[in-house]
Amino acid sequence: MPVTQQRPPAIGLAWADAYAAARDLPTALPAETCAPEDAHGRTLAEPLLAAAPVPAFDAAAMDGYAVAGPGPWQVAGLILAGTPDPALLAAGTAAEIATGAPVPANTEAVLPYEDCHVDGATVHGARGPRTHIRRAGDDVEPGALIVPAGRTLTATRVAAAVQAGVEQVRVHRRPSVTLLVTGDEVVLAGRPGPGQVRDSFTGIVAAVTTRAGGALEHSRHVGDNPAELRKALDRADTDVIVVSGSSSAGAADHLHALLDERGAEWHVRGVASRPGHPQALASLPGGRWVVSLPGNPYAGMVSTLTLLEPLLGTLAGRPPATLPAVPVTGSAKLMPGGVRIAPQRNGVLLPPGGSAGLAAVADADSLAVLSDNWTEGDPAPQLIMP
Ligand SMILES: Nc1nc2c(c(=O)[nH]1)N[C@H]1C(S)=C(S)[C@@H](COP(=O)(O)OP(=O)(O)OC[C@H]3O[C@@H](n4cnc5c(N)ncnc54)[C@H](O)[C@@H]3O)O[C@H]1N2
Ligand code: MOO
Repeated sequence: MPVTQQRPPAIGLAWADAYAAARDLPTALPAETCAPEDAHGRTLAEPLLAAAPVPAFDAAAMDGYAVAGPGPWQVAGLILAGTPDPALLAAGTAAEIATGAPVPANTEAVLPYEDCHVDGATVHGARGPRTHIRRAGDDVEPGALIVPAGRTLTATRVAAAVQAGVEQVRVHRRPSVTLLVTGDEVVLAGRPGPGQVRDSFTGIVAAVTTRAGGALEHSRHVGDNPAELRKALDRADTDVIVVSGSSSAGAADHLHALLDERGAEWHVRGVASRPGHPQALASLPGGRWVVSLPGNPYAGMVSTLTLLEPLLGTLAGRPPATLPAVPVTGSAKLMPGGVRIAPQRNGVLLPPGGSAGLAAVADADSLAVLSDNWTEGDPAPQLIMP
C-alpha cells in the first residue's frame, strides 16, 4: 500500500488572533431584571441609578446633642438610631442623640459630646462652623448615576445599589456552561488506579467560569466512545460547552469529527502556541459555543484563559478586556512563528514544566505570553491563573 503523504501540521492561528476571536465574535446575552443581591458578578445592561436619596433622611453625624435655639440647652429627650419620627425640639432644648439617628426637623446643629459641658440636665457649649448633620441626599440624589452600563457588579457596587434604595437592576444573563471531561483514564474523585489520572479540569473551569461571569451548570465525565460524546454534546443545552481532552488526532479523539458531523463553524482550530496548540473554538447551528481544551492539564488551563475566559466575558456583557502587560526577564524556549506561554513570578520567568504538569505554574504570579521576538525585559501580556 502506498504511504500517505503526511502534511506537516498547520502551525495554527496566531495566539493574539485566537484570543481576539473568542472575545470579539460573540454578542452579549440579553438583559434580565434581578435584585442587586443576586447580580453580583453580572454586568449592567443599563446604568445603575439611585432610587432613593443617600442618606435617606437628615441624621446626626456625631454622638452628642441635637439643639435648637440659643444655648444653654435643657436636655429634653434621647434619640437613638432607628427612631422613626422624632418630635420637634422647643427653642432652648436639646435631645441627646446617637450617630445615624434622625434629627428633629428643626434641629440647628448637633454638638458632639467633646464640644459640650453637661451640668445636670443642662448642656453648655458653642456651635462650631459645622452642623454635624448629614442631610438627606448629601451623597446621592434620587436618579443620580451610581455606575454606568457595562460595569460588572462587584460587592461594593451591589452595596451602593442597595444603599441607594435600588431593588432591581438590569443585567446581562449569565452564560451557562457544561463541562464534558473526556477520557477513559480520567477519574473525577478518589485515588487513580493503574493507568488512570485524576481530573485536573473541573476546578479550573469552574473558577474561570465564575470569574468571567458565567455559571458552570453541569460537569460530566464522558468515556472515549463517540456515541457517548455525541449524546453528551446533544444533551448539553447550555450557552457554552467545554470539552477537555479529545482535542487531538488520536484514535480516541472524536470531538472534531462529531462537531463537523453537526455542522459546526470553526472559529479557532489550533493555535500557534506552546502549550495549547490543539485548542479550538467552534459554534454549533442554533448558537451553542464549544471550547475544546487540550487534555494535557497545563495546556488545557492555558486554553481556558485564551478562549473560555474572553468568550464568557463577552457573552456576560463585559467590555472587551485587554490583558495587562509587564516586563519579564529570564530565559524561555521561544516558539518560532508562535508564542511560548511561561510562568513568571516577580517579573522573572520560572523554570518551565511540561504541558502535562501544573506544579511549575502553581507558585507563579501569572503566565507570560512570549512572542517569538521577545527579548529579556520586554513587556509580555499576562494571563492570570484561576
Ligand atoms: N500525533 C499527535 N499527537 C498529539 C498532538 C499532535 O499534534 N499530534 N498534540 C499533543 C498535544 S500538544 C496535546 S496538548 C495533546 C492533546 O490531547 P487531547 O486533547 O486529545 O487529550 P487526550 O489525548 O485525551 O489526553 C492527553 C493527556 O492529557 C491527560 N488528560 C486528559 N484529560 C485530563 C483531565 N481531565 N485531567 C488530567 N489529565 C487529563 C491524558 O491522560 C493524557 O495524558 O495531544 C498530544 N498528542
Ligand atoms: O498543547 Mo500541548 O500543549 O503543547 O501539550
